[in-house]
Amino acid sequence: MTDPALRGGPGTPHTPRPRPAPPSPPAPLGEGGAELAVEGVGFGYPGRPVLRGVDLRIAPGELVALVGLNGCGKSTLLRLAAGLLRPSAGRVLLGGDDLARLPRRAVARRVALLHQSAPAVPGMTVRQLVRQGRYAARGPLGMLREGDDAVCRRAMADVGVAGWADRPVDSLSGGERQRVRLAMALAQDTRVLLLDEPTTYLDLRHQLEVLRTVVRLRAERGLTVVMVLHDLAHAARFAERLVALREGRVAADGPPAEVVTPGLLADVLGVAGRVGRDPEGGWPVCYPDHPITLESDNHFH
Ligand SMILES: Nc1ncnc2c1ncn2[C@@H]1O[C@H](COP(=O)(O)OP(=O)(O)OP(=O)(O)O)[C@@H](O)[C@H]1O
Repeated sequence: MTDPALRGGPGTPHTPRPRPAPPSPPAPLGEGGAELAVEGVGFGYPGRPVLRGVDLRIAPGELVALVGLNGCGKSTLLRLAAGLLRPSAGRVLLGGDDLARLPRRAVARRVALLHQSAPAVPGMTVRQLVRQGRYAARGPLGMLREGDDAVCRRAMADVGVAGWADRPVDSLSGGERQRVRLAMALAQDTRVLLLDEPTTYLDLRHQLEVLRTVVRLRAERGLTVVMVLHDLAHAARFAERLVALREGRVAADGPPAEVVTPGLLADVLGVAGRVGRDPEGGWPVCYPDHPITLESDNHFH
């Protein structure tokens, strides 16, 4: 039987509307109102070109899923958007401001990145780790300001980890730790949230909880969210826009209902399969069949 939470139809007790209407947009930002703009961005690690001519304009309050094969450049793109890497070509704009010209702390007050993985400092408690999310907001002496504790408590409550505040992070399971790291990103209290595989390590129930939390926070607080997801079913259901990368370029960009096609599965994700529609929610549902060889497989590493 299908889990009612997955069906998401009207009338089921645990099914908030899958894609709430976008919140009313905050004050216009930058050129064309984009909250985050990636313009002609190229980037490579030494001896390894990764991104080429990437253009993306993300409006305030948008919820975007970024998909693509392992190694196609998704995490690299998020790191560039968070100002942790500098593009070798093009530029990244945050609310119209070139990231290259903003001090690190100013960027961290405006954009938070949930990394794919980060080692826990031995003995550090959940509360201490989440407080690290406030580093950019701290005063000149590095002291937490009034209100910082409330922001941290709210972030922990948002992802249901408040009860573990005094537990050492290294005593938590992988999935529990993932939610704590999400709380740390939320504690930055930024308008833009970049989530690199936020559902990694989580069981299905917690995957749905986290994704619903993201949808809710975006609706309540007008957050702009870009999240890397490997689960195309979740990407198609929870995001209103799907961006697919192939070999460091944008291969598809649009509403899931338009973008998720057998062609996308084959050309971008290397899987032969069919695409249907959820009978109740209407979002695309994939039926992957078998992996296929891509042209790029010939020159894979
Ligand atoms: N620090 C680094 N130094 C050198 N090469 C790197 C570094 N980080 C990533 N790469 C390489 O850059 C390419 C893109 O990596 P990236 O992590 O952006 O991919 P991804 O799409 O996020 O992959 P995945 O789905 O596996 O997380 C890969 O070929 C990877 O091996």
